[in-house]
Amino acid sequence: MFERSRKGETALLIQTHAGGPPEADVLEEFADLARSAGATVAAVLHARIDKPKAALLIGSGKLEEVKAAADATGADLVLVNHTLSPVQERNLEKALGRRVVDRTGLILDIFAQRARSHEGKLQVELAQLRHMATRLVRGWTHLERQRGGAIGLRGPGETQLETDRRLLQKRVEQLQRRLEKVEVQHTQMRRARVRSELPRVALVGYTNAGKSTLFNALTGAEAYADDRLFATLDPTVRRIALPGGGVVLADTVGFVRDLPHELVAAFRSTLSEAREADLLLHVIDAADPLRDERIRQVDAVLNEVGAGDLPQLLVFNKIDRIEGAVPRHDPALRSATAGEGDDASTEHDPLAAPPVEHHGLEEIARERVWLSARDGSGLDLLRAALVARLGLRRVAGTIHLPARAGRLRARLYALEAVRAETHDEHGGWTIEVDLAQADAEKLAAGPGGDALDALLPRDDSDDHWRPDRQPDRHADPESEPQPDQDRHPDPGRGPDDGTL
Ligand SMILES: Nc1nc2c(ncn2[C@@H]2O[C@H](COP(=O)(O)OP(=O)(O)OP(=O)(O)O)[C@@H](O)[C@H]2O)c(=O)[nH]1
Ligand SMILES: [Mg+2]
Repeated sequence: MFERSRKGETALLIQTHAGGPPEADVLEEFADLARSAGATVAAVLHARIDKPKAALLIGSGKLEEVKAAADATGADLVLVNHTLSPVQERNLEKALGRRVVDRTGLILDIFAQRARSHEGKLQVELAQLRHMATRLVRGWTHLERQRGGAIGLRGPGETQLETDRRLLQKRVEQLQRRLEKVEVQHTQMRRARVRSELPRVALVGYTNAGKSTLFNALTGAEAYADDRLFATLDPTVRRIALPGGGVVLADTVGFVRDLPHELVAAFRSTLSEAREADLLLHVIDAADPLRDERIRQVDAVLNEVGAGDLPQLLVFNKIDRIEGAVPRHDPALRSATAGEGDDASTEHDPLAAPPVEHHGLEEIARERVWLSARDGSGLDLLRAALVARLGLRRVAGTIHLPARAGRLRARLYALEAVRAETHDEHGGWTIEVDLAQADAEKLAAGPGGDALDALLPRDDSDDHWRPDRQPDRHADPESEPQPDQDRHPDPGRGPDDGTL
């Protein structure tokens, strides 16, 4: 019922624009979406729309033109890059004698084709049903108005609509219940992972930016990478080892501009990996002439799905496509004049940093790494930036283990942390070690672990590996600060706040 555009179909594209010349990039992306859905683009027609017509969107002259072009090219379906009301869609289908799909329908179709996980499939079906439900409801009220509510005119059509709505509603509720179950399971799994205390990093970015290619380059895995939009839909998660310890890396679905609202919910689920990350790697196609706009669009979607406040590291990928580009690391600039002077001189320079962003009074240029995921150049810079950003540290020094600490010693060997070792006269050891601070902390918390205490920094707050972590994320009642113990007055509180 849902896969409306199937492989091998030819499509006539209608690109609408209001005044001014049509925007080439908007059309190009629409054509990409059509191809990603499996359709072949037979022809493109431009339609200028000053005042959308309620019944058909386009005027009658344009409609004739579209019909002629559709007949001439033998197009199976007509794709309209504009939101269509249910009535418009139906009327256009009737007038053109072919299926008509708008941008939301097209994206939903791609999602339906790509979803692999149980949760992803449920989410997409739910989004499609909701999309359909608004249509049925609106179509129905429309009919009701036409009849003027006259008694005795209640025909079989209306009964059918009511039946459809009831069935639809039932299916929506069933899907919601199933999704809730799946979500509970996932939350439990994520909690278990949170307890494993590895920092979490998620790859996000515009579709086709190269996230999966970078994921593969960093993990040695083979996530599906392809030159089409939404190649990845379900998140893929792998553990990677960095010099300062392990990190959990997640590949996620790509974004597009103006995400249909029916899909934001589906994105929320596929993006739960991103929302719970400690750091987002925002991957950008550096050779894309529209990349600054794309960065803003991705930020907008991140905000919408509740991941707007997470710390980001920008990855400018595909530098092999920019002449003269070399791998580079630009640290974050955080000042009232960050990036000043760059703007005018580097307007069209693909190697230039993106314009500074404004956050309140502060202007921030985010930390950036320039690399090529395809040929691997610059990956070392990214790894180093990750280590620094996540505060992954190593600790080294000499420790003394008593004879009974054989297990701890074995674990140190397993971690390849032992550099040198001598026996002492009581059957114990003096060991020179070098290991990830996170590992040292874990061992120090275990049996006999106090032997490692001397290696660990005293001031926890300075050296913790999650410097950007917000205290209320992964909120766990057990880790809430205990009231009345060690309570400090909150400097942010006003004097008239009587809650202290
Ligand atoms: N020249 C060049 N091409 C790249 C690079 N990285 C990725 N690509 C290509 O860009 C296309 C998209 O790559 P993917 O890794 O699938 O992109 P993605 O961001 O995961 O895309 P979605 O999953 O659709 O959101 C593929 O054809 C890749 O081969 C790069 O560093 N240089
Ligand atoms: Mg991908």
